[in-house]
Amino acid sequence: MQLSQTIFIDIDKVSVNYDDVVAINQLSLKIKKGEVVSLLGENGAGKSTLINTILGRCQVNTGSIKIFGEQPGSQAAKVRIGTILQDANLPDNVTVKEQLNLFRHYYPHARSLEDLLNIAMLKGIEEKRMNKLSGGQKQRVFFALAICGNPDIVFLDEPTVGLDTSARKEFWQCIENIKHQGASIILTTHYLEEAEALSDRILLLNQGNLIWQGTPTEIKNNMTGKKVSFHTSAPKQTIVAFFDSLGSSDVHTNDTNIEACDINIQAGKVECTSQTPEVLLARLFAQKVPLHNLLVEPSKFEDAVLAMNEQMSNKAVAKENVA
Ligand SMILES: Nc1ncnc2c1ncn2[C@@H]1O[C@H](COP(=O)(O)OP(=O)(O)OP(=O)(O)O)[C@@H](O)[C@H]1O
Repeated sequence: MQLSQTIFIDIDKVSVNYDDVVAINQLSLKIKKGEVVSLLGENGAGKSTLINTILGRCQVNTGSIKIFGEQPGSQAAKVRIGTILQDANLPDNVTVKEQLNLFRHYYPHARSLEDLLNIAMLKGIEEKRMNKLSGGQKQRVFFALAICGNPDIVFLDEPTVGLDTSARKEFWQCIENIKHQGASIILTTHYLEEAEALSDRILLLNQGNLIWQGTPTEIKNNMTGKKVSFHTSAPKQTIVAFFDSLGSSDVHTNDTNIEACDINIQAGKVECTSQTPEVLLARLFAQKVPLHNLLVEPSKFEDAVLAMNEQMSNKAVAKENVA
């Protein structure tokens, strides 16, 4: 689907500090109408702070944010936003339909019940009481409540935590459904496959910095090379010597494992990324390195994200050492 050019969120050189912790550092970003954006990053990267700042719950120290051209937290912005209520307690003995109808009355332009049941995939369970729902069904009710007022942007903060695979996939379908209706979605998640499956754009945060943004495919393409893995009965010193002979000077050893940026040797399993896997394999065979369970695979989205995060963390450590 062609994305609209309308900018819903405009963030310009925003920094947010908690005392001496820089949670968001000079971050600039625009989010368009109808776009599904995932915020990825390790714990403490700044995802929640960024969302809270857009919602007007956190004050910026420098820079500016506009949401629909309005101030974050203003009534004009709030009425166009939907969020899943975290830890919301809904009454147990109320049916799904009753709960949705109750919320619909809060909004001047609420979605119809039929619409909510369809988008949130609740058809057939609308007469069930809340305490009879599975975890996945409950989360879809929360989603329906978040979109009840027909919001233009829906914020979903780790919405599928604790759901099993099939419940998670059903929730993904709900996100697709609302996307098709033209809403923007801002998702934080630690499930990389979720970000890959749903997002138009991924934003990678690291220590408050936006270190990368692009489509899931662009992230994968950013990481060239193939992933090679195999098991070996050779002693780890032999494997280290082998990679050293290839010119991989950054192989380190300790008692438990041997690791480098793109080489990992642990419990007889070797994993690395190679630009020229054919050459690597030819050398392994020529040196008669015993190996089994050999796999050569394209780099995965998950590997690419982890590698980018690792690169940034290594750079930060190098900078600290120089300072
Ligand atoms: N209320 C607070 N007071 C002080 N420091 C805070 C506060 N909230 C967050 N921080 C710090 O700001 C940084 C960013 O935290 P934030 O919660 O935004 O990260 P996150 O990416 O959402 O992490 P997680 O994935 O664990 O939720 C971290 O260093 C965190 O310790």
